[in-house]
Amino acid sequence: MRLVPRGRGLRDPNLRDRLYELLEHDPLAYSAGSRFIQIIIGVIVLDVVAMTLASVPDLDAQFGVLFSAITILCVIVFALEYAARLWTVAGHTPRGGPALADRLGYAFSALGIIDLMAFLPAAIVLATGRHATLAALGVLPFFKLIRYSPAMRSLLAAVHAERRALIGCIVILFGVVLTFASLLYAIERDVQPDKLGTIPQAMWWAIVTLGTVGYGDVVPVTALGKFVSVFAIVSGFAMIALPVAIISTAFAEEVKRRDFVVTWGMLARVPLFAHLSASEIADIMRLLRARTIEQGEILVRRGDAASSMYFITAGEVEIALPSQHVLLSDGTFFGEIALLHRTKRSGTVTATRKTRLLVLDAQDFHALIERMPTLAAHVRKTAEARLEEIGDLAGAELAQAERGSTDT
Ligand SMILES: Nc1ncnc2c1ncn2[C@@H]1O[C@@H]2COP(=O)(O)O[C@H]2[C@H]1O
Repeated sequence: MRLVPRGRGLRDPNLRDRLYELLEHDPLAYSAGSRFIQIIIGVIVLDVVAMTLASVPDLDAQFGVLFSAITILCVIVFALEYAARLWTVAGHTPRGGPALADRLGYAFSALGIIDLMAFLPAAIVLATGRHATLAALGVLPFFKLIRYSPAMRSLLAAVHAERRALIGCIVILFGVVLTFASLLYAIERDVQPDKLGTIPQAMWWAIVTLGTVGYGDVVPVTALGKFVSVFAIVSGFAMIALPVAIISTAFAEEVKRRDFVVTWGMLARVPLFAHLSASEIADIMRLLRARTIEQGEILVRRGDAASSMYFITAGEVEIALPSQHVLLSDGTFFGEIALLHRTKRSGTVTATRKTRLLVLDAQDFHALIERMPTLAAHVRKTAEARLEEIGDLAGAELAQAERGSTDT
């Protein structure tokens, strides 16, 4: 498998940039970058599974050598990946400072620390021979998935965005714990001196009760103590609901924002929209929805009724016309002819590889060309040129189809 695009090996002056693209670029499924991500995710899963199973004495006795071999392999892969990231990051940060600053910036970033922690502790443990400690480190490589999981990144971004509110929740929780702990301490310290004889002891009861866990290891025995506990339990619901509501709202917002950014990024790749103002782009964005089709998937069949047009933001499709086959790739659009002329589809469109599209429904298409004459003119001009290319025979078939559709 070729991971780095063809160049001149280590002497290739662009190797660093190419490698950076491979490591950092958000790739499509057919690209080398995506194969790299799949390999790294596979290595992470293998490492976490091996380290976790190594904690089971029976399995460790049987497969200990295999677990160690997997761990060594994973440490090597993660170390090489870390070194590659450290090397390639120079010149690729918005700061544009010296290479050392870029490298230090990565090394001290959250993702840089996670990348380092994924292999360094395991390497030290392997070197010092304290094999049993390895299992406890199994969770560290797992955090590398944050880089590849948009959901995990969104959750962290949500927690980060709401950190002040969440700190507020913790302060309130601490106050409530202290209040109930002091109350129960005051009520039951003489009755249960071994369990509630100090405020820290009572705080354990308060935390377990407010957390609605209720282990039952410390329970009030006096009527007043039980009365206070009822309030503690009810307050516990609010204590849990508050941060859950804050995080879930922020998470939903973050996902919405990410979708917006993704669609915006996709839109920017379509030259047709390049001249539009920000408000027009925002207007169009509301109408477009992202869709990914797999290699070989047929999106549109010749002769079918049309319900949408499509913009290719990444990938490639093949249009099978009666007289020829046409390939369309990033930045182009298709499916406009049937919408404009209210006919059946003039060709069959198949993805030649995994392709990202923006879909515009027929109703919105008509509304849009009414509102944006320049855009409409461009789409019409392209459609006319394509119709000319399709030729007389296909044109006649299309007209026939058009008549057929109006007859029905
Ligand atoms: N010659 C061509 N070159 C590029 N695209 C074409 C050509 N002919 C047709 N198409 C596209 O293929 C699409 C098939 O569905 P539609 O007829 O709706 O719209 C068509 C055009 O967008």
